Amino acid sequence: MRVCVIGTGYVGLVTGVSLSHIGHDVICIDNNEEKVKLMQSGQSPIFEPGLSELMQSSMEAGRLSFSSDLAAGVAHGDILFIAVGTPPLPTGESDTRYVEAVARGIGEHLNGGYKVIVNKSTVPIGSGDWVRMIVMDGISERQQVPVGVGAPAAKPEDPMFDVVSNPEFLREGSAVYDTFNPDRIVLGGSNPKAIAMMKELYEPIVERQFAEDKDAPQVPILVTDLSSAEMVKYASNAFLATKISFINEVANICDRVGADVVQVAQGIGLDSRIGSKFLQAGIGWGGSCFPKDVSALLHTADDYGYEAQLLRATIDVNTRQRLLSLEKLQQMLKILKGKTVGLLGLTFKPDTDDMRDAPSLILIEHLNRLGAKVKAYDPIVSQSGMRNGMTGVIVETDVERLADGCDALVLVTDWQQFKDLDYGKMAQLMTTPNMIDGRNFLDRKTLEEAGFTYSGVGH
Ligand SMILES: NC(=O)C1=CN([C@@H]2O[C@H](COP(=O)(O)OP(=O)(O)OC[C@H]3O[C@@H](n4cnc5c(N)ncnc54)[C@H](O)[C@@H]3O)[C@@H](O)[C@H]2O)C=CC1
Ligand SMILES: O=C(O)[C@H]1O[C@H](OP(=O)(O)OP(=O)(O)OC[C@H]2O[C@@H](n3ccc(=O)[nH]c3=O)[C@H](O)[C@@H]2O)[C@H](O)[C@@H](O)[C@@H]1O
Repeated sequence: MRVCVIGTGYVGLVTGVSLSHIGHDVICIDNNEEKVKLMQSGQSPIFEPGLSELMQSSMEAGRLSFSSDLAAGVAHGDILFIAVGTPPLPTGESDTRYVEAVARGIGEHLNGGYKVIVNKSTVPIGSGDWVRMIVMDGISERQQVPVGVGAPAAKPEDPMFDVVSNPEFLREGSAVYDTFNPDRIVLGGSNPKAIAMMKELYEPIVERQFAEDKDAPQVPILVTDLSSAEMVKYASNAFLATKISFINEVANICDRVGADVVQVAQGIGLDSRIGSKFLQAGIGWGGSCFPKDVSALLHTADDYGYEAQLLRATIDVNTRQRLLSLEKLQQMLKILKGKTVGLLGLTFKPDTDDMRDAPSLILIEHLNRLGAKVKAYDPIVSQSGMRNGMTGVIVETDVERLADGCDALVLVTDWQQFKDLDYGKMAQLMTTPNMIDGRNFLDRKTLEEAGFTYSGVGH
């Protein structure tokens, strides 16, 4: 099928690349010219395992191209994905201006046959209908006639387009895997023609043709109304964030009573009604989506006069959790002024270069405020131009330089390679070998044998 994906952030690029990989003819549009040039040269603007290889092979096969020409994209695609960002406004609500600009642009260029416009971006409940209206506005602006006065799209029995909500559930760092091995595909919309086209688009994925386990049962497709599909996305992220806040709360109680949250999480996770995933206690959740999506859902509830107390608690527990390592540093080192703290990891999770709302940022800010010197090593940030963009922290190029002269290390991101560092050597280079393991990721015994004083999170 002919597909156009508008917006090439994590979601747009992964969607475009994966749809071309399964045989569709895809054009990806972005209004950032520099990014488009980079992608046209075969380079991925983001670090995501496996993505560059798929991108290059699809380009070579002539099934994937990049452009900043929205008109060309709209003309090309029978299915048009909106995958631009919906960042948070200071109020917590979602900033939908990029979605609006794209929807208007689609309307202005819509011509020819029937199209399905897909909301892939995470958008506030009700946005499907709103996007439909904006597209109609765009059409009427181009035709310079008010919608409903002779505009072809106004005839409900013969629509020029339909809007479908198709929320994205991929995780950064495993985005390619998640796309080919999804737990479900959610399609919100009312026109069976649009839903049928979406089902055809995803058929190879539903049939597990590109899955790790090709014999796994078909991927379930859930068809809902527009608003329910939009709510599925927010509710999923809010549930996962709540699950983490819950285990973090349990970890803090474990710390006080002398229980071990890692064993506790194992014990509760074995209950199939609870499940073992997303029970890793630590220094809080971050990233480009959990914080903004939980806040946006809270804001939506508030708009409708409902006080979402559990969502509020989920955020509050996380805000406090992000400062846990600071409290632990104060307990260990007492006065932080003049001390040197080294951070192992900067990104909000491993296998990504994404720094959006990373717990490290808030820690750096507070350590600076308290007069500590902050150094960091991150496998991606340290090796890229990103290191020059960081403020309030000296980004070292290797772990030994990081350890040198530190009064304590804090493991912020559970990068796999941090498992097997030469901790004995690092301890010798430190002023005082203290380790706060913010992800309960390291082996206490190994660290203690290496000379460290070790402190986990409820562990
Ligand atoms: N990052 C993630 O892991 C996930 C994100 N989402 C949702 O997907 C959406 C996109 O997120 P990201 O990919 O992280 O976004 P992003 O912020 O990384 O990228 C957005 C892209 O859209 C482009 N763009 C903005 N306005 C445009 C316009 N008028 N025309 C063409 N391109 C335009 C930007 O240049 C940028 O390349 C958001 O709503 C997010 O909540 C959903 C699931 C996972
Ligand atoms: O809407 C989105 O953008 C995406 O948000 C999350 O994906 P992502 O933010 O990439 O990363 P996660 O693996 O969910 O981790 C989020 C944060 O929670 C933390 N986390 C995760 C799991 C856990 O057990 N404990 C924990 O503290 C991570 O360290 C990280 O800071 C969801 O998992 C995806 O399904 C969703 O599509």
